[in-house]
Amino acid sequence: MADPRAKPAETAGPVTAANPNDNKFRDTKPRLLLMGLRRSGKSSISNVVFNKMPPNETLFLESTTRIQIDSIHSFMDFQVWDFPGQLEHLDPSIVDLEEVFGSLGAVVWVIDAQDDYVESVVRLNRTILMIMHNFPNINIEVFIHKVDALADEYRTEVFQDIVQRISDDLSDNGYENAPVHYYLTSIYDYSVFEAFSKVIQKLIPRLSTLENLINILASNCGFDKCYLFDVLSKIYIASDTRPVDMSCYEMCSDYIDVIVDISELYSWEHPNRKPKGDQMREAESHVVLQNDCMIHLMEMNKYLCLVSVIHNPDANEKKGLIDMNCRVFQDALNEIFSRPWDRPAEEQPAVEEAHEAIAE
Ligand SMILES: Nc1nc2c(ncn2[C@@H]2O[C@H](COP(=O)(O)OP(=O)(O)OP(=O)(O)O)[C@@H](O)[C@H]2O)c(=O)[nH]1
Repeated sequence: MADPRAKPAETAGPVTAANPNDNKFRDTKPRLLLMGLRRSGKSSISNVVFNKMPPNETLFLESTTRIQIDSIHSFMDFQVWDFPGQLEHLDPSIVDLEEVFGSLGAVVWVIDAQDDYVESVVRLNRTILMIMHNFPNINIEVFIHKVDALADEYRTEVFQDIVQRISDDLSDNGYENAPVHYYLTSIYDYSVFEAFSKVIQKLIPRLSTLENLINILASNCGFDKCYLFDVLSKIYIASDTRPVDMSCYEMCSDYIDVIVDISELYSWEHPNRKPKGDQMREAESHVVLQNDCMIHLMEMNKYLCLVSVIHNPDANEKKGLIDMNCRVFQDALNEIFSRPWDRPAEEQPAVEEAHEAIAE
C-alpha cells in the first residue's frame, strides 16, 4: 500500500472566484475555512490532520500572518484555508466575501476552551449570521478545542454554555434551530480526526449510497464496525451506521499505519527490488487478536482503504467470503467516485449490482 503522505500538500497559488453557474463539486474544490481567534489552534489542527505533524511539535508553530491555502489531493480534491486569528474576515474592504465564502464548503470555527471564549463566540455569531444571509452552501462547524486539559464535568459545562450562547443569539436574530454543529476536540487524541471526518462527510456527494452499501457489507460479512478511510489523513469518509466506538476507530487507524509502514519497508516498489511474478494491485491484510477480534484491511484505490473489525472466533474461516464481498464493494466505490458526480444512480451498474452481489 503506497503512502500518499510521500506527496506533501502544496500551497495553492492565486485564488479565483467560483462561478455560481458551475457544477460546484465538479469544477471547484470544496473548501474548509479554518477560523477563530489567535492561538485557538487552527494551524495545529490543519497540520496534525493533513500534514502528519506530531501534536507536540505544534508548540513551535508561529502565528499565521496571511491566509494559508493547502490543496489536498485525495479521494476528492479540496482546500484547507487557514485564516490568521487577527484578520477581520467580515470586513469587505479587507476580504472579498464572495471569493472566500462563495463556494461549497464549511467554516470550521475553532474556540479555545481553555481560554475566555466570550469574544470568540461574539465573532462567531456575527459570522454565522452573515453566512446564513448570504452563503447557504457553507456548513457551519464549531470545534470546542483543547479540551484535553479540562476535567470531564467541566468539558460538558463549557460545551453547554457555548451552545447556549450561540443558540440564544441566533434565536434573538430570528433563527431557531440554525444548522450549526458542535464537536469537542483536541489534537492530543483522535477526537479531531473524528470531528473532521464528520465535517468532510457532509461535503461528499452520494454519502447515503456509500453508507447504504457499507451497511449491507457489514451486515452480510458480520462486521462489528467498518470504516472507509482516507489513508492520507486517516479521517473516515464513510462507515456503517452503527454507533462509532472511539477505541475501535483508534485500532483501525493504527492498523493502517502498520500496513503502510510494512509496505514501505518491503514492497517491491523499491529501486533495488524486482517483482517475483504477478503482484496484487491493492494491499490486503488481516490479523486475529487474542480476544478473537479480527481486523481486516483492504486497499480500495490509491487513496482509500476499507478497515473492518469482527468479533467472532470463526471470522478467519469466512475470510474468502469477506474478501469477495469487499471486492464487489470496491467496484461499486470506484464507480461512485468516477466523475461526474451528477450522473444518476441508475447509470452506475456496479453500484446496482453490489446491492445484490454482496453475499451472506
Ligand atoms: N492543549 C492543547 N493545545 C493545543 C491544541 N491545539 C493547539 N494547541 C496549542 O495552541 C497553540 C496555538 O496553536 P496555533 O495552531 O498556532 O493557533 P492558531 O489558531 O493557528 O493561531 P494564529 O495563527 O495566531 O491565528 C500552540 O501552542 C499549540 O500547541 C490542543 O488540542 N490542546
